[in-house]
Amino acid sequence: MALITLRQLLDHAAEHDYGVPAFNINNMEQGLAVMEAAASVDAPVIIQASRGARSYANDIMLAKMIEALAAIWPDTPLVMHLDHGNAEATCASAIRFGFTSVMMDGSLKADGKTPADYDYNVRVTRSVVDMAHWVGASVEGELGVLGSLESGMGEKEDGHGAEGKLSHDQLLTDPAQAEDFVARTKVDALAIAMGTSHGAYKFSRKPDGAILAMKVVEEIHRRLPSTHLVMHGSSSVPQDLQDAFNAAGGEMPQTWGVPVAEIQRGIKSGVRKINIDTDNRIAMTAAIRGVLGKNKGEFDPRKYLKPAMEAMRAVCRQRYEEFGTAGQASKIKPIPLSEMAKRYASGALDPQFAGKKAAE
Ligand SMILES: O=C(CO)COP(=O)(O)O
Ligand SMILES: O=C[C@H](O)COP(=O)(O)O
Ligand SMILES: [Zn+2]
Ligand SMILES: [Zn+2]
Repeated sequence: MALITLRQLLDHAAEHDYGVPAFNINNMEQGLAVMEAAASVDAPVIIQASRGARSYANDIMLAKMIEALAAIWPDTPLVMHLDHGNAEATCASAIRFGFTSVMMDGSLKADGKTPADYDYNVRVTRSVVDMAHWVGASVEGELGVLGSLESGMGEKEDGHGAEGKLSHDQLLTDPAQAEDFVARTKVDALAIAMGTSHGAYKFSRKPDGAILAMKVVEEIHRRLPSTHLVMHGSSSVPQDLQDAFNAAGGEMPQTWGVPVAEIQRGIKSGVRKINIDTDNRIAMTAAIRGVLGKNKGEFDPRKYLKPAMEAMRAVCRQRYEEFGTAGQASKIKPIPLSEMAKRYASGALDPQFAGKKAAE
């Protein structure tokens, strides 16, 4: 059984200069695809479930599934993470169901749509950190609101995301405020806003620094060199997946995602967790369309779900290789949550600050 915490995994990733893709799952097929891909390249795993995934699959089903995945692959360190928790209670119930890590997304209010003020964000995030650390679980916070620097629009596409127009200030995490936020909340990982958004339609052209602000990542890393940064909305939406989707009868207008080279640049600047859902959705759906389009008489779900799993496995495996995650699993010795709880209580895992460290 190798269920570990996000904090342990990202500390290891920072020490060895790699990034870890966090893949969203909603069902068994996606869970198997992630684990098979990881095991084939010796990569540790972050599986995450959104609130939508929890209501789709049921918490008990998800909990048992994770237990099963950990039992099938005992040598693969596995983090089970809540994606975009909207409130303290959502995070608490995830931990009760065996999640080893939660995201408290206090950049938005509990409705998941209204941008929240800074004090609210600090307050709810700190309260989840206290609760989670008592039992050794990890917490990701978010500062800044995800949305497009091209249109200024928030991104309500997936049910979670700001509604309406946002200012440039809201769309880019303020590096000085990030320092204050980490000090006050003690989060284990910090999601930042720099022009990415969820879903397939992130950019209307290949992104440059004006619409994908990697400079913000670099500045935050300069101020907070020990903080693990998280990039949301980081599907690459590669051209070959768009082409495969359209060739199979889908209709996806030309779009651009976050280029892998930019993510690799981020990994050099403290990005340790990279959230990916859309690429896998497109890959699976293209495969399903391909089978059903060719054989209109097919009605055995395994005939299209197997190719869908293969397509997702290929995406996951490629990201493990591109982000340097491959080859790292066997180097990790799982630390139980009870031990993590002791380390938090002792202050050993408190945030470190560049200036302070030098002064001590
Ligand atoms: O950020 C994500 C989940 O939190 C997923 O992002 P994508 O939509 O780019 O895959
Ligand atoms: O937050 C975005 C992830 O892609 C999850 O999406 P979801 O809320 O539709 O499950
Ligand atoms: Zn958010
Ligand atoms: Zn996200």
